[in-house]
Formats: sequence, structure tokens, C-alpha cells
Amino acid sequence: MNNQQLWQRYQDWLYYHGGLDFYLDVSRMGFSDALVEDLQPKFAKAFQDMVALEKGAIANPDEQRMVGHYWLRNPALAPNGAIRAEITEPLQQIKAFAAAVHQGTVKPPTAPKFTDLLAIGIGGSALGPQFVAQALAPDFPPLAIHFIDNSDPDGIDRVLNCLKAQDKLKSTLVITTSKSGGTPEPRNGLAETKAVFEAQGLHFADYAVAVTMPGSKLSQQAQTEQWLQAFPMQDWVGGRTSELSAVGLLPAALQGIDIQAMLDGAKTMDEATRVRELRQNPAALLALAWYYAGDGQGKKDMVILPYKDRLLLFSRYLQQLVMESLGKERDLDGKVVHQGIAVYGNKGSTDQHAYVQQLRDGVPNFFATFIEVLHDRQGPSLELEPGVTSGDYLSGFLQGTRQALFENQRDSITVTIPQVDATSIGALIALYERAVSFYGSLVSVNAYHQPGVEAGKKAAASILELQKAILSTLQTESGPIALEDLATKVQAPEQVETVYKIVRHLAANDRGVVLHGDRQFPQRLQIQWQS
Ligand SMILES: O=P(O)(O)OC[C@H]1O[C@](O)(CO)[C@@H](O)[C@@H]1O
Repeated sequence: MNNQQLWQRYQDWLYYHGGLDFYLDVSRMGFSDALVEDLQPKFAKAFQDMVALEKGAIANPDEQRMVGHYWLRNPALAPNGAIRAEITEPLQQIKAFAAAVHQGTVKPPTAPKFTDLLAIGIGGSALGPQFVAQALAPDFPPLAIHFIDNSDPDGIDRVLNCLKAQDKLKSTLVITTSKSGGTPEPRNGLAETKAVFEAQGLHFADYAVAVTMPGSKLSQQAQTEQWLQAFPMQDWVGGRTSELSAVGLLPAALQGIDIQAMLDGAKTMDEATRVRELRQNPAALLALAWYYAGDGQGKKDMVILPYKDRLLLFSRYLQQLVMESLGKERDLDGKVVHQGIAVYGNKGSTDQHAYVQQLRDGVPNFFATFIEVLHDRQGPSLELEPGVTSGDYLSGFLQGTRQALFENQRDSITVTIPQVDATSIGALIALYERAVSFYGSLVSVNAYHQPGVEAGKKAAASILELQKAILSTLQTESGPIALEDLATKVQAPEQVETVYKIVRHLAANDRGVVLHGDRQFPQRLQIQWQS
């Protein structure tokens, strides 16, 4: 295609939403009109699936759950009054709680106000809040946010030591978020945080808030220990689509982010993505582009390139949303399909000096998504050269990379928003949530469960059980014992490698286990308990 034809294709396929001042350009994805025609029946089904889902169908059949994240920003759509109340009441509580914390009516015992916020959670209970904090938190927020999103002891120490060193523990509000209330990582982060508070003579309950499903272990703990407050998570909201529930709204409100504008932006985008006409529906256009790129089988990776520092964490956020939703072994009929789309990216133009070389010249196994932000900054810009600002450079780099990729037959999508604000972030979240829903329908997978994650969790639990057996066996031994004998004694003779890795880790952490022998020959190691 020559430039004139490309310009025409741009105009033919351009989607623009006036209310949001939002553009979607799929013209640099090389799909044909014939493919669009072929996919019409699949899209008709996807639109129908969406209507059913929004009406309260069991869209997650494996878990027998409704899928209601779209109701969060328009409770009037909820299938009944009880569900409506499950949305509106917590929202009011969140707004009231944040206002009370800001005013100092909810305050820590020995400081006039809470100054910091420690958010403990993982997966959907962390990635949305992290993305939104990076994108929208004011430079000097009323509460500065910190995260514990792993079971990494050193990571936990860094966060807590920093707060301690600045004498801020006594004015830190701790939100523990876990939908299930039983995920090990947040449970560990919470237990470690609580221990540090108590060691400082701070009564943890006076600082603690929970976001979890009513009745969960976490909710029971919050109740028994009389935490400041507990906010409910709804059964029908999945972790990866929970940013616009209490999970994301509570930390956002506490940081002074306009949560109503986020909800309104999402609601407006939801309306736009309810239109049952492919060309008039930006989420359907995205799903079409993804389908074309990977042949409906995820053959190409999605590289997210936002040209704005504030959007750095968007790709991490999308990684879970897309990959946990679409990465499935079986389709809805039980057939093995191994579906999914891999997502990665950081930000432009920074990535131009990292991996864009490969994108331009190397393996053509991806398609790019440029996220463009029209408004450069608050206030005027310095002219670095006559008529040229830093923002002009950034914009030029985006256009240049899009062009350079296209010249080498690398497809790209461009999403353009006017500025990074609460409305546009809400709209972006809603856009991708819906695109994932549509794509799930196109390739016929359950986009709302995550059976694969359970396998890893179960394996980890059995390894910890094995560790307990190893420790108690070693303590009864009078001297060193060979690795294989140890494995046999703990009734895991076929798991010598696992036993070896457990004892090596224990030995590295002064846990009473000593290894004798040459580390180059693990099978010859002797293991000994030394209390
Ligand atoms: O909020 P929870 O229940 O602690 O779960 C955290 C995350 O773990 C998963 O269940 C599996 O990784 C995610 O779907 C979820 O976001």
C-alpha cells in the first residue's frame, strides 16, 4: 500500500469517541475485508454472550459464577436489587472512609493523621492498584502508597524498614486485600507486617483494614481482632477485573484520586463497547485485531508500548488481565486448544533503546500496541530547539517507531487518549476488560476462571508439607544422613531433587540444617541437623 492508500485505510477504520476524546487506530493491522466478513458470525455470538453476561448469566461455568464487573460502574444494570446494594453501599463506605481519613476523624492512636498507606495483596489485588497509583496519584498525595505483593522476605523488609526509618509506621494505614482471603502471599505479608507493628508497640488492629469476601479467613481475622474496617469484595467480581471494585477504589480514594471519574470513564467506555456493530465498537475492533494477528490462536505476542511514564505499569496490569483470562488449555467444549496471548512491554521511547531493535529486525512474532497521550504536560513546554519540545520528540519517536515497524511488515494498533486522568484510565481499563471478554467468546474459552494457577499452588503446598517432614526427620537423626536416605525416610524416594532443593534452601538460611560435601555432586551430600 502506498501512503495515500494507508491514509485512506486509517480513515476507513478510525474509531473515535467524542465524549472521551478517544481514538483507536487498527489500520496498521493487515486484516482483510474477507476476514472481517468471515468473523461476523463469531462477533454476533460474542455480542450475544455479552448481553447474557451483563444480564447475570453464569458466564463462568466452571466456578458456577456470574461475571459482574460491568455492573460496578453502572449498578442500574445489576440483575437485582441485592446485587445493586452490594455495589452502591461499599462505594459510599469507601468515599466516607477516605474522607474521614483525610480529615483525621479516622486516625492512628499516636499521630494526628495517617500519612502512608501500605497495600498488601497479589495478582488482581495488587496490579490494578499499582497501575493506578503510578498513573494517577498526585505528586504529594494525602497518603503515600507502598506495596507488599510477594512472599519475598527481603522485599517485605525493604518496605517496612523504610517506613520504620522515617518513623512513619505509627501513621501507616495497612490495607490487606485478598478476595479469597486465603492466598498465602498476602497472608504472609500481613503476618510479617503485623509482627513488625507489634514489635514497635503499635496495636495492629488500629491501623488495619481488610478488603475481602465476607466470611473469608481474612474477614474473620479482621472481625475477631476488631480492625478499623472491612470492605466487601463481591463473589461475582474476578480478581483481575476488580480494579473498579473496593480493591482499586479504596486505595485510589485514599491517595486523593477521583474515583467517581474513574467509574464514569469506565461506564462511558462500557456503553461504547456495548454497540453491536464491529466498526462502531472499539473493544470489538481490538479483539478483531488480536484475532487477526495470532490467527485466533495467539501465535503473536502483544507488545504494549505506552509513550508516557505514568502508564509504565499498564503492560503488567494487562499481562494478568489478558493472560490469566485467555491462557487456557481447553475450550468451552472441553477440547484441548492451548489458547492465550502473551503480553509484555514497558514504555516508549525508553524501550526503543532496549528491545525495539528486535521488534524491527528480529523474529516477527508480535504485534505492537502504541498508547499515545496527546497532552504533553501541565503548563508550557520549553523549546529545546526552535519549535521543538520534549513532548514533540516523544510524539515523533512514537510515529517513527510505528512507521519503521510497518515498513518491515510488523503490525501495530494505536490507542490515543487525550491525557492521563481518572476518566481516561477508567475508560482504558473498561476497554481492555471488554476486549478480553469478546476475544474469549471468539475463541470459545472461559475467560473468567484460572485453573492453571491452582496446579502451582497445590504443588507449592505439597513442597512445604515435605519440608515439615524433612525438618522433623532430621531432628531425630543422631548424625549426618545421605540425601537419598533422607528422601526415603520422608517417604519421598522419587523426589530426591525436591528434597535436595529444600535442604539447600534451609542451609542457606541458618535454619539448623548443614550440608556436608562437594556442592558439585549433590547426590553425595550428607545432611545434618545442628540446633
Ligand atoms: O485476591 P486473592 O484471592 O488473594 O487472589 C489473588 C490472585 O490470585 C489468583 O487467584 C491466581 O493468581 C488471581 O486470579 C488473583 O487475582
